[in-house]
Amino acid sequence: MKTKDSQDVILGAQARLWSCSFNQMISMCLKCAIHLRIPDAIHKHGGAAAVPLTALLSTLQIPPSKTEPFRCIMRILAHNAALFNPEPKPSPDAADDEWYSLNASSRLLLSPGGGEDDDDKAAVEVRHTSSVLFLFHPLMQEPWSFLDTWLREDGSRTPWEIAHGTASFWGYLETRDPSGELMATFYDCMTNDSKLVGEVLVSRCRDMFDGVASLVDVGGGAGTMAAAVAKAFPEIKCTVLDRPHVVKGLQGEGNLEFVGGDMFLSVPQADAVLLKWILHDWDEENCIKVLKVCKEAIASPKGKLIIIDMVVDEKRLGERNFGEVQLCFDLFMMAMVNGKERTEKEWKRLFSAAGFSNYKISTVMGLRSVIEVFP
Ligand SMILES: C[S@@+](CC[C@H](N)C(=O)[O-])C[C@H]1O[C@@H](n2cnc3c(N)ncnc32)[C@H](O)[C@@H]1O
Ligand SMILES: O=c1cc(-c2ccc(O)cc2)oc2c(O)c(O)ccc12
Repeated sequence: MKTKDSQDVILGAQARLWSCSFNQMISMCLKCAIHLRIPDAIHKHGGAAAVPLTALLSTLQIPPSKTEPFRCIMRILAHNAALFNPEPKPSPDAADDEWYSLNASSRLLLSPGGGEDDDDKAAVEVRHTSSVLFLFHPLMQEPWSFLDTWLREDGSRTPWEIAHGTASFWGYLETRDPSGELMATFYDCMTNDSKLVGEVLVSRCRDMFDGVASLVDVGGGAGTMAAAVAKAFPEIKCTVLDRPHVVKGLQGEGNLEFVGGDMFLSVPQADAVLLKWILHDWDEENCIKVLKVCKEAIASPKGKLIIIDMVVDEKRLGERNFGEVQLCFDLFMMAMVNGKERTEKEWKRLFSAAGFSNYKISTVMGLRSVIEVFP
């Protein structure tokens, strides 16, 4: 017979395993909330104020037979996913016991034009719905069934390649996505993210652009980052370099232009070279190749690279919404594109191998950092 203490340890351990196994259920509740547009329903009824469960049932036209499952999903979304705030009843005689309001995360899931920036019309509208849904795309989900196959196999094939045949993620977007559906969804994610990151960069990092007359955004996709810089600094000539099939049909205007090419071969000359979410796609050897090409492109001795990527903080690995997410991004990059997230020590090694002399990390971007790297 086990002691009471060791029974408690085992019961706790069993609960932990259930908690881990149920994580997927929490993300499915998130997907359901997006499909049902629960954030819009809360916003429509309450704005910033709390809304009773019965109002949501009626707005969302949930049949009475599904009241209990809906209540259960709302509780999971509020308590496990921290997506809605559970609120106290506004008065003791209110008919409903359960009230919910939006929080900063669920506001990112409002439909375009709804809510968030009601009181600040000048603010960039940031939405995250399509970025969440992209991760639930069946093509993005399949690789996760192959983690054990991946680990047993010698070589560099990614779970993405195991799941979808030989084409890399980038090759798939270029040649095996005939409708362009995956590519459009992917660039929608990148655009959503760059709206927020672009605003942060030009407002919090203004001094990084002192003395910069030209900038090239390498792997700049649809040009959202470069457009933010071009708008904030009309005197800076901004160029977006990406693969020809990505920039095909994209038209620059004013101080913004698009160029098709290959960053492994050549990058247009500029005072500043921006690399947002590029180097985490590649292994050391490829990163050093890109960094060397970028170094050649820096036109002036006072020029620099501006890298926006994660700097994994080993001391914060267990921290909810920080280290925990950085670890997941690390695995995500390995699984999809054979990339990785790097610690400061790993970044330093890359910069030195590519011939750069110095760097400065600014932690002004949440999970990501802005790293200035000097020739
Ligand atoms: C993760 S996305 C980042 C896009 C953009 N920088 C952002 O953060 O929104 C990586 C980008 O690198 C581009 N890319 C991949 N290989 C490239 C190459 N050889 N030359 C130029 N761009 C490339 C992809 O097409 C894609 O747009
Ligand atoms: O395949 C991806 C997906 C993402 C991604 C999706 C949704 C988000 O909310 C954030 C990021 O990011 C990627 C990325 O940065 C990359 O370099 C390659 C692939 C992907």
